[in-house]
Amino acid sequence: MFIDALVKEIKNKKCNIVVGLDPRIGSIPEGVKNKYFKECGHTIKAAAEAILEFNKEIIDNVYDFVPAVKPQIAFYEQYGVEGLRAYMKTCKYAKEKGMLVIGDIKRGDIGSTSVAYSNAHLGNIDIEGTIHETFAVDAITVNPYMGGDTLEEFMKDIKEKEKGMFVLVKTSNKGSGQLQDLEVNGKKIYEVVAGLVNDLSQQSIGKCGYASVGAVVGATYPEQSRTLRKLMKESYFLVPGYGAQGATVEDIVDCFNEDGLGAIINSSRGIIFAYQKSEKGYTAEKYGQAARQEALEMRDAINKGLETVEKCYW
Ligand SMILES: O=C(O)c1cc(=O)[nH]c(=O)n1[C@@H]1O[C@H](COP(=O)(O)O)[C@@H](O)[C@H]1O
Repeated sequence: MFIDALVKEIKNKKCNIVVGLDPRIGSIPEGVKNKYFKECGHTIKAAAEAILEFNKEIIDNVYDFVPAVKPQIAFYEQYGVEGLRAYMKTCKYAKEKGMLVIGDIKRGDIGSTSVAYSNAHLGNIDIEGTIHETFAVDAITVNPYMGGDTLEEFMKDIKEKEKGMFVLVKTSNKGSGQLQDLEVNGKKIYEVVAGLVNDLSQQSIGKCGYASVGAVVGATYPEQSRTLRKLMKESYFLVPGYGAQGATVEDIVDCFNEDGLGAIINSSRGIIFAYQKSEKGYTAEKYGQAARQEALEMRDAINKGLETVEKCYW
């Protein structure tokens, strides 16, 4: 099961972080970009090649201690087919290095369309009896706005292909309260969604006691995360918002259960573009090492924070 594999990696590596692979061409070091621009001009192909090389260097520098990566597909889709090829190759490379891959795709649609999304990102596609895998990552993010039936369509691949999904429950952005905090029959919308997630999680509990259906809970809303932790006891939380969006260790400790597990904390820009923090002595040439250092510091800070509240698993 996805969740057993994730928890095993987290325990083995003693690390609760996920590195977000959200490449922006403007922030990729000149040395990497210019190599491809010289070869192919300022083309989409050059940009996609540069992104792939950049991602591989980041993965090479973190795979030995970070359990998972989370590429956000929008950063690849904007480069069309070439970008999606870079996405696919990035996912494959991370898997070859033993990392779990959470495809941040935020999909969800009417049942039959969700099945197509699930085929693409979790399962496979059957062309008259010949089976092909396309993106086939370990887990995805999904949008619950269209209702519980749309989420259920992903369950077949979650069970049969041992995959996972993280449902958007309380997002990290400033406007997340505009809809998610509305009250219906005395419950916040995010609490209603938590109920849906909790129901689905009961169908996907692994040997580790956690479920392959998890929740996205923004690090920027610590108070709400405490409520949500109680509503979805077996769901793993994927927690974005640490670092670049301002959340700190204190904001995320309550996303964890008393057993020291239950959450994986994402940072994207804060790690992959760490080389830009010249005050820390990082350089563009050694952007991979800068990312490594920053990820190590994040890991240690979170472990220390969890120790302080007596929730460190190891
Ligand atoms: O699903 C997500 O990962 C997500 C949900 C959310 O509520 N907030 C959020 O920031 N994210 C994603 O998490 C990443 C955060 O990136 P940084 O702010 O650079 O660390 C981006 O890929 C976002 O798309």
